[in-house]
Amino acid sequence: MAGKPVLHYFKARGRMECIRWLLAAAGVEFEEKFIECPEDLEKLRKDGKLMFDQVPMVEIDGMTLVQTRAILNYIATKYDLYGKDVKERALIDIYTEGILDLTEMFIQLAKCPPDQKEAKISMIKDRTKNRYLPAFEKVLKSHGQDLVGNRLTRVDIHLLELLLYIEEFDASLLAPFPLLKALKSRLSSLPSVKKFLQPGSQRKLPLNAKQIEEGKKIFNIK
Ligand SMILES: N[C@@H](CCC(=O)N[C@@H](CS)C(=O)NCC(=O)O)C(=O)O
Repeated sequence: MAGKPVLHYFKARGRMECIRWLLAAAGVEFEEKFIECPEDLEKLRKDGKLMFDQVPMVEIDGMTLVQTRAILNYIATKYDLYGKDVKERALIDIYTEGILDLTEMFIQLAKCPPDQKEAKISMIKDRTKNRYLPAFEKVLKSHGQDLVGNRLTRVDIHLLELLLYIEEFDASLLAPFPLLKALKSRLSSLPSVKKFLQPGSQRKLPLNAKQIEEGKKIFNIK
């Protein structure tokens, strides 16, 4: 029997967190090997495991996977969270890309120089309130409780993760979106998700400036 997937990343959310979320929601146990110093990174490089010299990297089913989207696609396909046909998959891809675009803005906020922070925060609030959340509320209004098809898919999980980040950032942003709030409560009570939401799970704290500085030092990025 194949062992647990092994996730290689910093001890931080960053680009690995959506992968942790998807595995956890699918009920898959995983191990983590944190890159905590340049030597940890060097070892992975020497073993030829970082194709583009970047992480996230996941060892799963005898393969070494890199590129966040490729890793998510593999996990979603393997655990049947990627829709029932090519049309559902197209919708899932569209919604996923929108979610990843907004998630990336939160990642970039943590990297933002202090003098640009205020402008970035106001841009994120504007995009959240006026672009992304209305779009997903509209999907739920016209479609029903799951975003695509009539069962759970990866995109429900990606959206839940994003809604929790938004709530952490400014809970008032969620107020005008009752269907999204209902989705958040419903998914949060799924047993696998509930377990991941508990303190002490492999879920990570928000990315902060210190973690980014440490990551840059490890990669020797100026
Ligand atoms: N397109 C890649 C981007 C990965 C990426 O930029 N990873 C960062 C850490 S979050 C990294 O490894 N940076 C070091 C570098 O690019 O040299 C993905 O989605 O996985």
